[in-house]
Amino acid sequence: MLKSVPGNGSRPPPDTGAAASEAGSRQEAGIGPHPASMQASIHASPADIDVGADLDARDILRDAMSHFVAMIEDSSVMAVLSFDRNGVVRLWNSASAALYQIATADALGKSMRELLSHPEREQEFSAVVQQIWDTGVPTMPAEWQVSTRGGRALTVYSTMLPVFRQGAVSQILCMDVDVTGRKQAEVSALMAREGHFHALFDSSADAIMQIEEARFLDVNPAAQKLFGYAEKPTLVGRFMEDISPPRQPDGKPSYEKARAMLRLAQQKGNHRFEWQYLDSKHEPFWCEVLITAIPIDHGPLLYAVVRDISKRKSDQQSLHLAAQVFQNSREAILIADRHRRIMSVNEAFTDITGFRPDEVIGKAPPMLRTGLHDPKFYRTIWDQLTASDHWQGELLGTRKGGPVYPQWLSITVVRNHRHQVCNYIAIFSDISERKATEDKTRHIAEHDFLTGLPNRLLLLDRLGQAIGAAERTSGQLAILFLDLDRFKSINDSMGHHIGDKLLQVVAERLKRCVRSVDTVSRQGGDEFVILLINPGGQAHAAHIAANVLRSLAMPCKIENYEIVITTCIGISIYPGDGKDIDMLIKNADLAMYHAKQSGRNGYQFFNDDMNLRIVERTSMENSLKQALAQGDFFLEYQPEIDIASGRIIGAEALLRWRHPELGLLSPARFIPIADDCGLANAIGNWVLTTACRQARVWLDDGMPMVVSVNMSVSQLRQKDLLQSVTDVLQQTGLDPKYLELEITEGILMGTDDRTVETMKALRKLGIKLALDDFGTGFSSLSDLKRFSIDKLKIDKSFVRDIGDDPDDAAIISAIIAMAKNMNLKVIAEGVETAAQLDFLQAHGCDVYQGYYSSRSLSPQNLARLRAPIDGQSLWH
Ligand SMILES: Nc1nc2c(ncn2[C@@H]2O[C@@H]3COP(=O)(O)O[C@H]4[C@@H](O)[C@H](n5cnc6c(=O)[nH]c(N)nc65)O[C@@H]4COP(=O)(O)O[C@H]3[C@H]2O)c(=O)[nH]1
Repeated sequence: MLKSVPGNGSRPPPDTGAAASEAGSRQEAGIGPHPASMQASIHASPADIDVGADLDARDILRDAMSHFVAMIEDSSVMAVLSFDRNGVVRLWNSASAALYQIATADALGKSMRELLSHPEREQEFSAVVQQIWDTGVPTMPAEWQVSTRGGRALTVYSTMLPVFRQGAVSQILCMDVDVTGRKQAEVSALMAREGHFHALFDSSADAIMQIEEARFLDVNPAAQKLFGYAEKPTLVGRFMEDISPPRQPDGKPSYEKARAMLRLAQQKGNHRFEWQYLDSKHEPFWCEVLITAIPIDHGPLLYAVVRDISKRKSDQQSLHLAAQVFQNSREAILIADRHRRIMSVNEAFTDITGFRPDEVIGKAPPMLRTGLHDPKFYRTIWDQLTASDHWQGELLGTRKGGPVYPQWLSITVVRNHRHQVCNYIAIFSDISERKATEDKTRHIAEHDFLTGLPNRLLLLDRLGQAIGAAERTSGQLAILFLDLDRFKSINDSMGHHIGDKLLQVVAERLKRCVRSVDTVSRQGGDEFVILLINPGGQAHAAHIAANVLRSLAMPCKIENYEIVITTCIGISIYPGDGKDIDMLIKNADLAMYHAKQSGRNGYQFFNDDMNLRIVERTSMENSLKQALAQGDFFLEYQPEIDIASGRIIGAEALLRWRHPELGLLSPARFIPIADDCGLANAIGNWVLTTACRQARVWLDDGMPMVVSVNMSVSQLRQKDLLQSVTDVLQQTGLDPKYLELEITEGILMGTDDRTVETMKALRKLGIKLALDDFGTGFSSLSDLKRFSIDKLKIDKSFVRDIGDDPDDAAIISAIIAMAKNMNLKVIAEGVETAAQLDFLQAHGCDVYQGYYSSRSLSPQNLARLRAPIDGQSLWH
């Protein structure tokens, strides 16, 4: 019997009354709500305590059960009794005996109906009891009128709980409190309070809705306002689901869910839950609802307090979103406390750094640990954070295990309402790939595609930096400007792929001539610039330049060609020759131009005279225009002698300019300028017309002679060359067979198909074509055929060295032999001695010209020279 359970801490006997004895089989028993829904309740019988592995847990449970049983027994206030499914009383404590004035011994084993009845509500009481048996769920505490076997009428406030055994309800436990004395007073008090309640109901800021049988019985003004209904009757009488969307956000139908919520409130006394309502405009909004069941008479009245939690919900949503962003961001996110210790990191952080959260939390952020950058750099970050609460930039980070990688980091300071720093949020991404792409792109943008050398852009950048450094350290720089000699001819004659390979060879050789601090760059075409850092004076720069010349002049084999390339170098020195990039490069270029003028394969330092010559060149451009208009040009003619007969068979027209200040000028000095400034065609036409007119005069005077006219680059490329030559012949009335056009080998190499066609057309007219300076370029036999050449003119540089250089002599004899084979005439120019002439004659050269026979002459002098000896050999 429970009654016999000893006090605190003492062990209960194995059989303690009916309820306990049933549990004595060491099976689980529970008192109160179903065990599954009330895990904190006592679910073990004292007998359970004898089994199980954990002794401490058993002791605790045993004590708890003992306390509970003792509490029931000792309770003088609360009558506690129980009965089984047959209605047989199993427990009847002393308070029950006192309340119902039936002794415990008398009550135990008797039928409940025998002892107590419920006037007028017996059926209801039976239904409640049955519900507990059926559901295992305790009922709401309720007041019952009770008549005892002895005829006493009482009002008790009774709570009925199921007692479980082996998961099934085995008894019902009733805890009854006598409220008979208080009943009347309470009713009066309740009535009094009713007025206050209504005042409260009406003035409450919270929406309150009174619910009876699932319908709104009454609603307060705050509820009307919340739902947006001006009239109370619009809400009253409606069900909860009437002002809700058909389904709640969890997908459950509002109707079913509303009923479940009401049921729960009734069962538990109150129930709090979140609900989505619709306002009068059918806009959904979130509320928190607290439904409280107030037992009044026969059935509970429910009060719902409804609070709009839309804001809280949207805040929650924002928080949820923020959490999603935090976790799913591809950028690493790190949150640190005000001491700069990591509080939280996301997955991307681990992905990027390799550190798991537990390895970094509580520590300093790995990317801000000093060591990879100068401490000053980190100080700047913190200084800026202090000043502006934000910093972003690129820096190096370390991955777990040490690898360093570049990252883009942005740090934001979070402050509280008192403006104190409370957190730091750092977001960063691994920019290794981006950097690699950037580096690649930058490399492409800054380097020459063909040779891989720095291009002009990078050179300018490096030069800018070098000037800055030299300025600070009073250092020196040297700029070497290179332009390959006759590169265009190689390119045109051997093909661009050979030209490209040659440029690559040149680039490699140039790199080998300098130190790693120096820069070799390709400016484009066949131009290269070398930047020497602190060259150690002019002498060293000259030494490098000489090395470059030597290195480039070494023959190189590309495919089947053995090529010797030379270059000209112009040198400017910082700071003497210029203090800025433009000036230094311009002056080196100018010096290079002068090096070219002085012959191939040489170098020149810049000097101020060069500038003077540039000034001269500019003024010459202006004078050339005037010269043409004022008739300051004239032609001289150098006779061309047939070697076999010694007769003058033709003359080369050579242009002369009597400059007002500079005197008589050679065409070599002004034709390139005329070509550059667009006057070459006008001058060329003048020469052609004058020479043809002269040839016609000679013809008319009985001295038929072929006149040779030099063609400049621009002239040859002139679109209407054929037309203008035809026009001139027409104007002057000269038979085309008396006209010969001289084209230098270098010019010819750069011609396109259109020019070739023009040349063929000219030849068809009867005009002869001679290839000037032959031997200096790279024309092949096929070129000669392609250009319809009649005559080769051996360059005077070969003729000059006939006696001294066996190579030149060999070249000349080879040229003559080749020309003969191809039925071409050969003329040698620059013949100054009898020996040279003898050599040429011995090797079968057809014609010659040179100081040995005559310098260039005026037309009258030439006529005078030719007339007396017409028909005779003069120079044999
Ligand atoms: N050392 C030496 N030199 C000799 C000897 N015989 C002749 N010369 C010079 O050699 C040059 C021969 O002309 P080029 O090779 O066609 O070379 C010419 C030609 O390419 C160009 N030129 C001359 N007249 C014209 C013209 O009307 N139009 C164009 N486009 N160019 C011209 O100017 C170049 C130079 O002409 P010039 O100064 O007149 O110089 C001429 C002539 O005076 C000799 O025995 N020894």
